[in-house]
Amino acid sequence: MTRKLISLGTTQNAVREERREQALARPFLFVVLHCDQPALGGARYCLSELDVVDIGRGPERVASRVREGGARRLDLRLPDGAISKAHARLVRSGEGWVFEDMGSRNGSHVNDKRVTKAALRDGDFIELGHVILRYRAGLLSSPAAGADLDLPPSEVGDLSTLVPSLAENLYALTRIARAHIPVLLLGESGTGKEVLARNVHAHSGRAGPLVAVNCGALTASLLESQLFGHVKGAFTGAVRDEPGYVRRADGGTLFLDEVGDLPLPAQAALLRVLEENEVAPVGGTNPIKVDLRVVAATHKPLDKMALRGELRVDLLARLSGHRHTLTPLRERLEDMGILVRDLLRRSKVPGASELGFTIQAGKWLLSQPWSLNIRELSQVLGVAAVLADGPLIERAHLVERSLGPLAPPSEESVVAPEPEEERETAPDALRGRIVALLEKHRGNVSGVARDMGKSRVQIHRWIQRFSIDADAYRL
Ligand SMILES: Nc1ncnc2c1ncn2[C@@H]1O[C@H](COP(=O)(O)OP(=O)(O)OP(=O)(O)O)[C@@H](O)[C@H]1O
Repeated sequence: MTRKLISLGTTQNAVREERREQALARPFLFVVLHCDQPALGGARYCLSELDVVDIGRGPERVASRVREGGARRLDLRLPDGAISKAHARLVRSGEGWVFEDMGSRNGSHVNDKRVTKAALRDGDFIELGHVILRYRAGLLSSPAAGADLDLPPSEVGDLSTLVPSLAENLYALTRIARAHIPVLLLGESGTGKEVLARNVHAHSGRAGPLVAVNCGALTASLLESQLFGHVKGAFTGAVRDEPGYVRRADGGTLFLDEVGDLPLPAQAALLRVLEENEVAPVGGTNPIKVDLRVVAATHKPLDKMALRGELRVDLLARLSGHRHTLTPLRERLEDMGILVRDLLRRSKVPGASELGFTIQAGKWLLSQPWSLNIRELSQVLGVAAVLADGPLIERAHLVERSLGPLAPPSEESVVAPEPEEERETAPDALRGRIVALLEKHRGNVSGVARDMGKSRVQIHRWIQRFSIDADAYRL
């Protein structure tokens, strides 16, 4: 991680320099996905200091900037047998860019349409051979963080991104990680908040462990004992001393996952610990000092919850030392290639890391709403890796999983609004009922829907809202 960020030119001094400069919107060309060789990762090229980009076949992905007769040219070579030696060209035209096919053998497509020439618009996907590129007309970045970047497989990790503004935010987070400042991670379900929390801990240099607390699972009756521990004999069943989450995280990081689900009594108890840095185990006589670093995460709108009185304002203030918002996958499609590469590499399916995609499968990946974000992508790829019966994942192997809000409405997704009684059911009770039925039906959503007399879409909606991992109940 550090190595990659340093390669962006962000040393301490450079960062100070950058801050002084105004972040500007700059045009970029991204190599998003080598469909048949996703292991090649991706790359980005800043177009702001260029007049022409020539794209053609080469033995490996290499970009060189040259100046010819006053024109500033980027020569981009891509290792793909279906790309011609001189395949296509991007030419600056006023503030914008125009795409031209150079008489290539296999032709070029922009947004799925075969073209010989096309004025590019922000977000256009360009398909050359098996490679999908993307043009972005203006992404905010400081000059150093927006420099060209090639992310080969060896450099791809949890925190890798080709999007300049995301890289800058992540770099800020890794520096914050080393300080004692509490970190609040916000973002939709499945965007990688827990992954990031673990990275914050890893970068913190703190010797103690990371202890994760699922705040939604804290039970009112056992709250104090779960958080602060108890001494032997404190209550029936307390057969030995237990340190509790907070003391276990002493010297390390306390990760409060789903902090938006923290019951009010737990909020008060936790606030005391954060203010006083000591805990009193149940049944104990003396408070015990703790050295904590707190990282909290949620997909819920904490500020609104605080306004509604569902979250203590003083606790929110304590947790919000540094806020980092994770970007939904649909807003960082430029990273599809590096994410896919990373997820296939980590997959437990034998041979998954060697798999590629047909161009149709690659285009499908880039056309989905991904409302459940990287988690959904990971699940889709996991199934596809099993179904693939050759070196390439085909479109038919990619099975849509979520019924996300951005998905085109299907007959089943047109559901009636929640009836009044449903909205008034205590969320905890509703969540508990769904979890119990998922257990009963071993993760089968249709079974849950039948028992509750609801549509499957409604159950999926609740599963999403309550961040229930339905897969965990499947056998
Ligand atoms: N940058 C990444 N690269 C590869 N895999 C990732 C990345 N970020 C997240 N994942 C994977 O996506 C899945 C979801 O990640 P994670 O649990 O961290 O999300 P989350 O935002 O905490 O979700 P929730 O809000 O539902 O708890 C996990 O399987 C994780 O391994």
